[in-house]
Amino acid sequence: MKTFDALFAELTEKAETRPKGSGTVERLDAGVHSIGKKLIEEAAEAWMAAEYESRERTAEELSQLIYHIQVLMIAKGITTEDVYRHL
Ligand SMILES: N=c1c2ncn([C@@H]3O[C@H](COP(=O)(O)OP(=O)(O)OP(=O)(O)O)[C@@H](O)[C@H]3O)c2ncn1[C@@H]1O[C@H](COP(=O)(O)O)[C@@H](O)[C@H]1O
Repeated sequence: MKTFDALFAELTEKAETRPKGSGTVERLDAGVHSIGKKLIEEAAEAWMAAEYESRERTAEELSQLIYHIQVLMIAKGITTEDVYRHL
């Protein structure tokens, strides 16, 4: 099972190697404004799933939110340590 740190390492590598067909590379190229909008969209979907759908659907939406949080972190050069320092 993939963890937060494993996904972050995978996305960081994608950002560096820029493989063809990577959705992450595409999202990074679209820029912070676009990534931010997607993050908000996923946050809203997670909220709506929590209100009206199952725990499983909510977990799925939360996983997508985590993905987009990580894309924003990479776009801004923010490491997990930078974030964890504030927890
Ligand atoms: N975990 C994720 C992940 N979660 C969410 N998403 C993206 O976020 C979208 C969220 O779903 P939506 O329901 O909003 O889909 P949508 O409305 O079609 O969204 P758009 O594609 O139009 O923005 C998905 O379609 C994916 O494009 C993800 N994209 C990639 N990953 C993982 O990231 C890694 C790198 O992926 P690539 O860069 O594509 O190789 C792989 O391990 C992937 O499994």
